[in-house]
Amino acid sequence: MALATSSISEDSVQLRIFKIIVIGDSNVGKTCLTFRFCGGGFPGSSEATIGVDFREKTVEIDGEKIKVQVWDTAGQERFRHSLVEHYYRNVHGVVFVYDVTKLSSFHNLRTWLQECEGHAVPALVPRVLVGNKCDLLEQVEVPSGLALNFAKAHKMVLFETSAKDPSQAKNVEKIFMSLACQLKAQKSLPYRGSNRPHSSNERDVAGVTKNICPC
Ligand SMILES: Nc1nc2c(ncn2[C@@H]2O[C@H](COP(=O)(O)OP(=O)(O)OP(=O)(O)O)[C@@H](O)[C@H]2O)c(=O)[nH]1
Ligand SMILES: [Mg+2]
Repeated sequence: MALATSSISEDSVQLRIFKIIVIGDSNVGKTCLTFRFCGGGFPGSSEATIGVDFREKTVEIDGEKIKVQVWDTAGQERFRHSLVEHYYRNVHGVVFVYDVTKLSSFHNLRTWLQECEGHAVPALVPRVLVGNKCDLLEQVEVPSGLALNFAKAHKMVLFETSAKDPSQAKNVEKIFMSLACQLKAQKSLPYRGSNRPHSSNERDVAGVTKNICPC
């Protein structure tokens, strides 16, 4: 997997950048989820995204600072322009989002999966499935069991959460941190810098990393 990690200096330390894209139907809450993760808040009003918005957050995993770069893409076909190619280039992780109160957004996940496969995203690139707007309890249309089966069939972890409910902020954080931890654990990401920080990852005899990530 060609994981070209670009690096960026932050107080003269080169940080690895993990590029994570967020895709799904319009109005499922992609922008609000990325806002909650990167900024900690819920935007009062959010317009439909045009093209793609970038947000970044530096996180620390096992003593290494990593810059998580979130590409918040447009769900509306007319706002996607020809950028789609760009979203998927050198992507390190994919977050598929649906709205638990809108069954069609769940059924459309197939289309988003096809688009992702169509851009030759390597199978090794970790993916997660997010059911958003769980705060709207009376309006849920997508049963957890259905979502769990779908997630299992596509080797994804399912997160059912709410970008709006502040008590769910930790859960939203876990979505992106679980991807970042998987990426860090993948040996294929070249480590920059000679003094590799102490990693709490153990290697068993086969060299497979047992990731004991703090996530
Ligand atoms: N109740 C509730 N509303 C939410 C939640 N997340 C987002 N919303 C609302 O859903 C609407 C759409 O949210 P966005 O984040 O703009 O949706 P999007 O997926 O980015 O849409 P596009 O940019 O068009 O692709 C807004 O009115 C948000 O306030 C949530 O967790 N709960
Ligand atoms: Mg948006």
